[in-house]
Amino acid sequence: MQVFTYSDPEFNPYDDGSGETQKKPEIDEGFWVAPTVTEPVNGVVSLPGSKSLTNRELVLAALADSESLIRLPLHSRDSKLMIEALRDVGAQIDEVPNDSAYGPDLRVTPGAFTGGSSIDCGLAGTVMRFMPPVAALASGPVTFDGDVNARRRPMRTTIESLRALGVEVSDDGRGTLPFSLYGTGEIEGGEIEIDASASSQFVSGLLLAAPRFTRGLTLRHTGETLPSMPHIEMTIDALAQRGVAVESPERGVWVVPPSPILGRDVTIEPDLSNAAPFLVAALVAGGRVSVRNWPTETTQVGGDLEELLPLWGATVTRDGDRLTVDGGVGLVGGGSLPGVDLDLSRGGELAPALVALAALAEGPSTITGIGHLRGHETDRLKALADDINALGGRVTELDDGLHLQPSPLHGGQWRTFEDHRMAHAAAIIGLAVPNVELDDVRVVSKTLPQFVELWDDLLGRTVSVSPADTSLLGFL
Ligand SMILES: O=C(O)C1=C[C@@H](OP(=O)(O)O)[C@@H](O)[C@H](O)C1
Ligand SMILES: C=C(OP(=O)(O)O)C(=O)O
Repeated sequence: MQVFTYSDPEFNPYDDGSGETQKKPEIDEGFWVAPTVTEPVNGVVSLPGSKSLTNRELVLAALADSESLIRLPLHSRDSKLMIEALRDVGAQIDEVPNDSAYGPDLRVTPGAFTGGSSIDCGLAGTVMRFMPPVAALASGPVTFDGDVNARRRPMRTTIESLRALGVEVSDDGRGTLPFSLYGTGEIEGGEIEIDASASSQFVSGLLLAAPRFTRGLTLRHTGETLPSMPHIEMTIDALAQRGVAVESPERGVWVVPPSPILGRDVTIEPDLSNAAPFLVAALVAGGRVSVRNWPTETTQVGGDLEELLPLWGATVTRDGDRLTVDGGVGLVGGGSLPGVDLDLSRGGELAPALVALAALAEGPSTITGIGHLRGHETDRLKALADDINALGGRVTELDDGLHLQPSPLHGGQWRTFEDHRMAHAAAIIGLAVPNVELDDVRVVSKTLPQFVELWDDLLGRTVSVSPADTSLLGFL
């Protein structure tokens, strides 16, 4: 079988920077057969920090007027790329020891932004869309590039919005990475229009840097659709916590005043989108799965899982800081999953895990509002349809989503296409379908390097967490 190698050979997903060696799952060149279960699962999972919150706080801390401490940040490929990018333009970022099993806190000391650097975006949408407006504030040129798959992700709106703000950008006209920009040390700002229908990150990237524009920014979205609204609300909330009051006088318009961005001591919530495969496991295997430190209120779209999973029959409860999904007997225990009709435009990030669930359902499902997933880590609509169909599924691509007809699945090869959430989807299907073979599970290092260990522990396959690390996982 063909093995896709991880695109950044320097990056070790099992080195969280804490200096402590973490246990490495038995993965040979990334090949992994997703474990199948015969018994219900019963587990409590502690997840590392949110990618979206970590990378927003890193950017805002670098733009702030004083030092920030970011507690319990995510340590993964995407956050590492953001840290390196911010260091490249002049921020100082130091590790501060803590007692987390998932790596140190981060102290960010803002510095004068200088150019002359070249930023590796990897495959991180947050780096490729948040960093250019930041780098445009530097005095000097900055170039941007990334993985092979990153060079097909939409970037035209970032490039054109910077030009509209008076920043010189040179590119090859394809509207993708690579490109270079030439900052003069300041951006005047004012009013611009953009089409953010391909990604909410175009809006977030501009809003994050806009308080530092001389006149602030009035941003108007002109496209017909706008995906991932909760991620824009997360950006506005993160700015508010740092003293910047963004107003939205009408839907699709945001006004950011010129304003200092305050330094802050902030604790990052666990990544609730990465909670999806673990919580979904209760519906497939049966049993109960809890996630620790679930926030009472959140801007993360993973918070929607509380309302979404009952559509498949789950009972979701909160007990203190835990959110628990009870899947009853589960599919494996003789139950069944209903088909659903779902508009997921708010939470495209949740789509791969929920499509995996829909692929196991006894009724047809239609999941829409996710056409922009074609510009994610891979064309996720095609990847999900192709992979599920290769296992015997009957998935049809729609313009803005997927239609799934019920069909018995069998084992076979599953290509991950460098996409962490394709690995999560395969793991979910593999719970009920023996011999789902992933070409490269190491793609999980993008946002959750410990995925395989946590998955194995939840299923009771291995006890790979040492007694000192009991914060990682406990059984009910
Ligand atoms: O701003 C963010 O942190 C994100 C926004 C969303 O992007 P899109 O709007 O491109 O889907 C989401 O899918 C991505 O995983 C993270
Ligand atoms: C789309 C995603 O990531 P990115 O931040 O690279 O856009 C994702 O994590 O599902």
